[in-house]
Amino acid sequence: MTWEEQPPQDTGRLVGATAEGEELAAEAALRPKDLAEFVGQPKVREQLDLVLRAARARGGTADHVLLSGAPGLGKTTLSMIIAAEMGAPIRITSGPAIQHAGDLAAILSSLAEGEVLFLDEIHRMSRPAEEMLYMAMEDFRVDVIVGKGPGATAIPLELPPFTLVGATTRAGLLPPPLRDRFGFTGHMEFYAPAELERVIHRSARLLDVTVSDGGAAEIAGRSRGTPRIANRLLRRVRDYAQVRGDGVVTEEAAARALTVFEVDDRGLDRLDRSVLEALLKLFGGGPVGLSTLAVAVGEERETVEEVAEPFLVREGLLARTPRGRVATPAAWAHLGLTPPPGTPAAGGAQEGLFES
Ligand SMILES: Nc1ncnc2c1ncn2[C@@H]1O[C@H](COP(=O)(O)OP(=O)(O)OP(=O)(O)O)[C@@H](O)[C@H]1O
Repeated sequence: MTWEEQPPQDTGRLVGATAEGEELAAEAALRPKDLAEFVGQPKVREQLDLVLRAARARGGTADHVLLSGAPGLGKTTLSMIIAAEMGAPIRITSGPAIQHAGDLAAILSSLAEGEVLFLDEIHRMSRPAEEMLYMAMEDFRVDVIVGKGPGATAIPLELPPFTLVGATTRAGLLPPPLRDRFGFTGHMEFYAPAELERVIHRSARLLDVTVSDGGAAEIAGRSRGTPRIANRLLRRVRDYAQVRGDGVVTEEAAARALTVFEVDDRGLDRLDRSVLEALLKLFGGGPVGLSTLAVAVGEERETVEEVAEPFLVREGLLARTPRGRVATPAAWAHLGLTPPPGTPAAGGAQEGLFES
């Protein structure tokens, strides 16, 4: 994907993985400040700890770091931790904000020595900027082009050593020359429920909310493996407990609150459930084409495909097959329905459909 193409947004959903506007301010208050406070991701944490300790011992700047993983898993937070651990300032920007090489040159030339430059959505940077970045990362130098046409000249500009932290949801989309210039790549995984419970307990302390272990587990189970969603659900459950209870987030309060907000016990919201319900109730579990399914739920094709389906596929509730979308046996079980005899989910006629 290039910087011109906008992916369909999932903002506005309680279980959406992206955040914007006021929520970002609420998130800032909950960010862990150092590696020790950062929950989960044991591999990335250990590897980064080594990279940063070694850089500190050498008295130099840390190697460039690439962080890949789904939105809301803590890439921005980790970049801030890298800066804090190195005792360096941080500058935050994103691929789509850098449309021209000149935009990047302006940022790079104003960096302080050792500064961390966080480039979110690095896969959406423009081509000319990307090429400028290659040289900046490798030689700490950029060529600034002055003038146009045959009279244009390249003026070399020395840069102070800096650490680039690039974040991407899709490491596979990065051109190999860019990927190869990172000294370290950390792959962020979805969080296990027990890790999310720790995130929730930590956030609850910071928000001054009392949460029982059962309450944390109830929220964690509905948070789709994502700390951002866990924190957002915690805030809504806190509201419920405050208005309809005694302010304490118990298991029961969390379950009731999230039923009110239409997030089910597996983290599916209204959109996810309507896609599944249409697939099961209108099309007998499929196979059905994406366009037909989208019309049936009154959504755009892209919304169904890119906003609802990834989580349903990840959860093993829906499969994309060459013949169309198919509900798995787990989808029938989740909605409390029985697959009609002879359907793929009942192990019938079209066996083998899930293997494609
Ligand atoms: N490991 C963690 N421990 C505690 N809180 C976390 C952790 N990871 C993320 N969070 C919290 O989740 C929220 C979102 O994290 P962050 O902004 O770092 O995600 P991101 O991966 O950069 O998302 P995006 O790709 O949308 O920029 C923040 O409030 C942050 O404090």
